[in-house]
Amino acid sequence: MKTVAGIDLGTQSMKVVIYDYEKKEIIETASCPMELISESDGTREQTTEWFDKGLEVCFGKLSDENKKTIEAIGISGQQHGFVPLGADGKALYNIKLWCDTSTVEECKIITDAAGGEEAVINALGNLMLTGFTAPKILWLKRNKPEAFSKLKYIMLPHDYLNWKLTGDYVMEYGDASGTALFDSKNRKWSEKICNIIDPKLLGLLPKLIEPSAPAGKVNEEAAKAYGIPVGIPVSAGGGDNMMGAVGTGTVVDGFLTMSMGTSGTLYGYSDKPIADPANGLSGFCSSTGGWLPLLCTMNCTVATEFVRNLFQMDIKQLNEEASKSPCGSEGVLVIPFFNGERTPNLPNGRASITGLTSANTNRANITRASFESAVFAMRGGLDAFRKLGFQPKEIRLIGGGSKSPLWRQIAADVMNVPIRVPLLDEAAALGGAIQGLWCLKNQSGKCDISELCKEHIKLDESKSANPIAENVAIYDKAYEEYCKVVKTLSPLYA
Ligand SMILES: Nc1ncnc2c1ncn2[C@@H]1O[C@H](COP(=O)(O)OP(=O)(O)O)[C@@H](O)[C@H]1O
Ligand SMILES: O=P(O)(O)OC[C@H](O)CO
Repeated sequence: MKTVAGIDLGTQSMKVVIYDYEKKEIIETASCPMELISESDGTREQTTEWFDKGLEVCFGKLSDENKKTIEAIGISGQQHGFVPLGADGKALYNIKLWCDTSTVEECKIITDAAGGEEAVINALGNLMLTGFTAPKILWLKRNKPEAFSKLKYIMLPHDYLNWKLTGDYVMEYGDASGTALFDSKNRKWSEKICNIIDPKLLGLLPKLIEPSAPAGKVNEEAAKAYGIPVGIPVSAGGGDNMMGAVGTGTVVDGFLTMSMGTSGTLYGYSDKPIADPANGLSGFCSSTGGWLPLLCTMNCTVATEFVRNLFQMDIKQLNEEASKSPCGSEGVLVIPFFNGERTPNLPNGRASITGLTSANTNRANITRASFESAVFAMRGGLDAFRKLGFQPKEIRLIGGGSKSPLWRQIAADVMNVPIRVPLLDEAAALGGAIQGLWCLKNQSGKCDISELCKEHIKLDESKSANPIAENVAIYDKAYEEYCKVVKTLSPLYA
């Protein structure tokens, strides 16, 4: 048996898959839930201890027999989170996550010092958003000066796991492009932005490596702790969206990937740097050598989970309840900014339920509206992709939400594009495994990632959903209404 392993550190859990690359099957998976520190000022944090425990629990659950066969590992992780380590390798503070909105002031300070939003876009290809890493670093400097003075390593969540396995301090272009310290167009750190935060910052940043290169090799300590072979390569890895692109085959132009997890994301591959930050498309790099324009909302399954908890339903009941309501939820709309929002940029945003009348106010309509709104929130990205010249023939859907047949149909109808679901679950972890395989194969000759994806990514046709004209028309109107409400509410939260 010949295998590679992929790790995905999501917001809600860490997952590990062992992939038999000859049989093209995932032979074993393990997961460990992640806790979240959540405060009313927008703080969303986790700790390195929870990441350490995740590795121990996941590898502890996998069988020794399978672990022995692993030839390479690739790691995917939630983007943007700031892991601040001191010289002793210990965390100096909690990890502020991608969904932390407590850094509004720091974003303003950096943007003003850079010369305004246009100047920031010129330097980075992106706006300075609360979710990104740069304002989190300035936050540490302003709020925890002692910790900041000891700062030695600046890592993203997946870099931290790379480092746990190899002891090497490196970063690849995909995740680096989400730090807001990185000039995506020219693929290098932005001296201008780094120096605004602190003159010592550039000197602390890790070495950038190519995505086909290894981050390092599993060292003896990790091999012993997790029961995995010593010396096997750990590939560069990447942000979970970058690795989701690998795990769905979005490494060439022609289709988009949409992820419905805690966040909602929509992204496509490009071999040249393109972005449209004004319309929500960040200019990120892919973890395969190109670029990955990407829209991210902070409230996807956050919206359905809120409604599920409100009405005390399990996932099955949530889907059953939503199915009782017709397409368009009889005019009920959920504006899903429960955690504040990043697209549109409303870190202090709040959610609302609107369109209620005495005739349509019921559980089923509110439940279905939460499914619909999470997709409305991403539809603007599709229009922006089309303006950039993308002609997506299909959307490959991943994330926990893609398990729901109802949500898949809603996605097809709201986007008016066929929805296809990969055969193998856990696209980001699988993407890690495939990038690991790419790295392994590159050791004995040149290997093309798009060929590898073609060979390993298959679709589950039984989960396809095609747009239904009648529903598309209903959603076109509902989406117009959604945009009107968002536009009306936005000034309240600015
Ligand atoms: N059948 C389903 N219907 C609706 N939502 C689902 C279904 N299955 C899973 N989910 C949602 O998916 C979420 C997990 O998604 P996942 O992509 O694993 O999250 P993350 O990567 O952000 O940790 C769950 O919290 C749940 O809300
Ligand atoms: O936890 P997820 O899977 O929603 O991922 C968070 C993303 O990386 C945000 O860009």
